[in-house]
Amino acid sequence: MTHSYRTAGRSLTALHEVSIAAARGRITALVGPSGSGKSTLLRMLACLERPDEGRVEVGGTDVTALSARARRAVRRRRIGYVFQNPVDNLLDYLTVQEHLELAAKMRGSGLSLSLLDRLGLDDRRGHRPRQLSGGEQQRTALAFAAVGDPDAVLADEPTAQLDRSSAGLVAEAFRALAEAGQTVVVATHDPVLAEAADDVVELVDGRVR
Ligand SMILES: Nc1ncnc2c1ncn2[C@@H]1O[C@H](COP(=O)(O)OP(=O)(O)OP(=O)(O)O)[C@@H](O)[C@H]1O
Repeated sequence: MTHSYRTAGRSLTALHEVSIAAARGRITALVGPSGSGKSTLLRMLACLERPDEGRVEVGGTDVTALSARARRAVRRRRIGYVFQNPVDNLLDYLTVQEHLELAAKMRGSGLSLSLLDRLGLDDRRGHRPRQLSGGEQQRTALAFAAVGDPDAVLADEPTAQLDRSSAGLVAEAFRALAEAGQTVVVATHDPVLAEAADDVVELVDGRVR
């Protein structure tokens, strides 16, 4: 896909004919210098934006050909997205378990709490975000993104606000999701996450190196 941003009458090509495939059961890391296009690519994959040219397929469906409304439905039901800042991912007034219940309802799926065990959050299910550490919040965000078996879990710099040991736990959490069959794509500067990935895609100036 190719995508440009137009600001103040100038055009900047953020992605040049980028082609990637992220497979089920694997962690794909998007790495590269600041401004290389990682977040732009992730937002395209998450159906948050539509590329100027090219297409994005989610589980075999060409989502770029869908109406805005149908694309929103794909995003809600089939994509889990994790923002960089742990608090941006969670609602203050919901407990960990209530987050999972909400996500399952949104995706029209049954609720499985086994994810909490896999992510080391089983004894935190009654806690609200403010009662959790940053690492626990980010693992809750992963659970929120992954419950209901979406086609993919995408995360933009999910360990940027965390210390090394919390980042390690988040990397382990991604591994648990991949082992459970999820497609995981993560944009990151963090060597802990890049090392945990099965596939690494390096972007430089909006192109795959
Ligand atoms: N909404 C936007 N409007 C205009 N330009 C944008 C917009 N979003 C990104 N860009 C530009 O597109 C290019 C790619 O940005 P992007 O955020 O995808 O890079 P990145 O690799 O994720 O960077 P970082 O590691 O710093 O987060 C940059 O030059 C950026 O300034």
